[in-house]
Amino acid sequence: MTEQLAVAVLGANGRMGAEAVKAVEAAADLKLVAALGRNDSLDSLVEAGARIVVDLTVPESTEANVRFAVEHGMHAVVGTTGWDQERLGRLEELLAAQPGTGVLIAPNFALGSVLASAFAAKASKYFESVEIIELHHPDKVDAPSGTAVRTAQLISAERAAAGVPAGPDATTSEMAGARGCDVDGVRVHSVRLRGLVAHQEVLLGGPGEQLTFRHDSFDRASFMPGVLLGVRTVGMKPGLTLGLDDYLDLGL
Ligand SMILES: NC(=O)C1=CN([C@@H]2O[C@H](COP(=O)(O)OP(=O)(O)OC[C@H]3O[C@@H](n4cnc5c(N)ncnc54)[C@H](OP(=O)(O)O)[C@@H]3O)[C@@H](O)[C@H]2O)C=CC1
Ligand SMILES: O=C(O)C1=N[C@H](C(=O)O)C[C@H](O)C1
Repeated sequence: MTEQLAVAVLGANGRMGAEAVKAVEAAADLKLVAALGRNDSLDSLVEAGARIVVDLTVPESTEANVRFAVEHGMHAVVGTTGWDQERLGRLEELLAAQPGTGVLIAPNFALGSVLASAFAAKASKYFESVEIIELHHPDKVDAPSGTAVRTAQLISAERAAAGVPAGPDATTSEMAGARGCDVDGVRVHSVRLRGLVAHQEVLLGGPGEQLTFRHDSFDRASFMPGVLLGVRTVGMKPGLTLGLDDYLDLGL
């Protein structure tokens, strides 16, 4: 039997972290060597011999966690939100000094979500209007969701490359927030509702028609195949990878 990959989970007591701990424990090719919560020292990652660190914590702590992992030669698979351009820039600098080390930052590990965002981005250049509605459980601390931000960025890049102008919008009088927030020129609306897990709709509108890409995560089990794919692949992809798209054969 080939050697098991030594994996650590950060945020192990959280909603996602607890699910990831179970998924790693159930995988024959992986060995869970550490499961850390907020008050545990990162030094135990070194003591445990972790090769891959899975970060499912909070936006305030994720950068320091990943920095520690990379500085100690560990690869990182990151699901935590909050990675703005400034943080990504600092991480790229760090990775340049650590050749061979890989970091995957995946705003969404659900394969259906990755596909829906990629397909919506591709289709968006054929429509005048595009807006995103993301819907989540009310315990979520950040808005808009990382997935919505990433989807808006993909859409914006695709439309810019095709020379598509901004969508029509005659609004001249607005109660604050009524039109959502603007992410790279795409309006994003955030719903927080008890009973939901993680859901997103991309609405594309043209004269007389609408195309909707909707994805629903009904259970956090939906994220685990992507987490495991990340864990198994990140060591073979040095540098920074943004989004699980690069680990899939989307053919787009
Ligand atoms: N990429 C994806 O597919 C997905 C990403 N997410 C993202 O993952 C993150 C976690 O989500 P979720 O599990 O719902 O959130 P939770 O609040 O349930 O879990 C976060 C956990 O991180 C712990 N924590 C905080 N700081 C640290 C630290 N420094 N070291 C270790 N653990 C720490 C918290 O501890 P304590 O309880 O003590 O505060 C908590 O248990 C969010 O950013 C969310 O948006 C969520 C779902 C899917
Ligand atoms: O907090 C969550 O729950 C989720 N967070 C991620 C995000 O912000 O996009 C991924 C998924 O939507 C669930």
